[in-house]
Amino acid sequence: MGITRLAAEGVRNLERFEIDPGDGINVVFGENAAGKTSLLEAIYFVSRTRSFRTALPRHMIAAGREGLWVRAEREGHVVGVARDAEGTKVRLDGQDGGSLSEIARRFPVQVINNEHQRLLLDGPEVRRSFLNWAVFHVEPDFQEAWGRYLKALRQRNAALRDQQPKTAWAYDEGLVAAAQAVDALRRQLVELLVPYWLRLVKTWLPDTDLELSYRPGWRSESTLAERLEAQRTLDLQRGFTNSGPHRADLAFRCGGLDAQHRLSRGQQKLLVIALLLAQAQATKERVGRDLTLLVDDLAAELDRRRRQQVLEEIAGFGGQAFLTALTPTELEPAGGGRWFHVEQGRLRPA
Ligand SMILES: Nc1ncnc2c1ncn2[C@@H]1O[C@H](COP(=O)(O)OP(=O)(O)OP(=O)(O)O)[C@@H](O)[C@H]1O
Repeated sequence: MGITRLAAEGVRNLERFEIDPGDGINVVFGENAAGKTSLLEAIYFVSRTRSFRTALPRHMIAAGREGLWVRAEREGHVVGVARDAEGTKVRLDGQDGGSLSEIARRFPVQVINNEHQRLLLDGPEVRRSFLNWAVFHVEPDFQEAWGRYLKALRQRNAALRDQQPKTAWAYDEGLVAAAQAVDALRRQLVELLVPYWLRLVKTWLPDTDLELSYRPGWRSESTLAERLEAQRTLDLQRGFTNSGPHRADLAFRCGGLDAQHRLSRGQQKLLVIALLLAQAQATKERVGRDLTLLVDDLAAELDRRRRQQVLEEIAGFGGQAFLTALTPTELEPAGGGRWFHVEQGRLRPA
C-alpha cells in the first residue's frame, strides 16, 4: 500500500491541495511550469524532509509565504513535515519529533528523473551514496556498521595526517571488522539487484552487452587487511587511507568498456531506470515494502516503444508510482491508473 492521502500548503507554486492517490499508477499532467515536479518534491519532502531539487529547503516555500507543510497517510501512519524560518519540524502519528530514518523507512520513496543519469556519468561518490541508501532500506544493520567504519576511518586518517603511524595502525583491526560488515551487506544487495537489472536491460536494450559489477574499494586479489598493510607507506605519504569501502563503486560496462562512453542518452536513461527499479524490487523482496516511485518526465529522451516498456514494468511492479507528463496522451498505457491535472498550481483529479 502506498500513500492514501496527501495534503500540502505553501509548496512552490502549488495552491493548497488534498488528494487521494491510487495505489498503483498516478499520472500528474499539465503544461510546463504548472507545478508537476513541485508535487513530486512535496511527496519526497514528507519522506526525506528535504528536496531532491535544492539543498536549501527554503527555496521550496512559496514566494511571499512564511512556511510550508506536507502531510501524508500510509498504512495507518500519518507523517507531517513543516518548514519555516525556524527550521524543519516533523510529526509522526500526532507526536512531535520522530526519527528521520524511521520516517524514511515508513514512507520510502524513490525519485526517477533526468538528474539520475549522473549515476552513470559522475564520479563514484554518487554511486556509493546510491548503494548505501539502497542497502539502508533492506539491511537494518547497515547504518551501524557504516557509522562504525566511518568513525574508525576518520580516526585513522587524523593519525595519518598527524604522521603518527603507530596510532594509525592501531585502528586497523576495528576498521577491517567494520569494513567486512559493510562489504558483506553491500554484496548481498548487489546480488539481489543484478538479476532484476539484467532482465530489464536485456529487454529494453537487447543489442547491448551490458554488465554491472561491484567494486569493494580494494583490489579483489587481496583482503583489506593485507591491502592496508601493503599500503602503509603510501597512506602515510598521502595522509589518508587509500583503500576500503569508502572507495567502493559500481561499474557499468558495455562490450567491455565503460558504459557511459558507449551508450546514447536514451540508453543511459534506460540503464539507470533499470537500476532504480531493481532497487525498488530488491526492497520489496527483502523487506516486503513498496517504495513509492516518483517518476519525473519519463517521456523525455525515450521513444514511444521504450516509454511503454518502462511504464509496463512500473505497472507490473505493483507498487505506487507518481508520473509526470505534459499531456495525458504521453503516458497512455497507464490508462488504468489515477489521473491528476495541474494547471498554474491548481491540482485536481482529472
Ligand atoms: N518558491 C517558489 N514560489 C513560487 N513559485 C515557485 C517557487 N519555486 C518555483 N516556482 C515556480 O513554480 C512553477 C512550477 O514549477 P515545476 O518545476 O513544478 O513545474 P513543472 O510542471 O514540473 O514544469 P516542467 O514541465 O516545465 O518541468 C514554476 O513556474 C516555477 O518558477
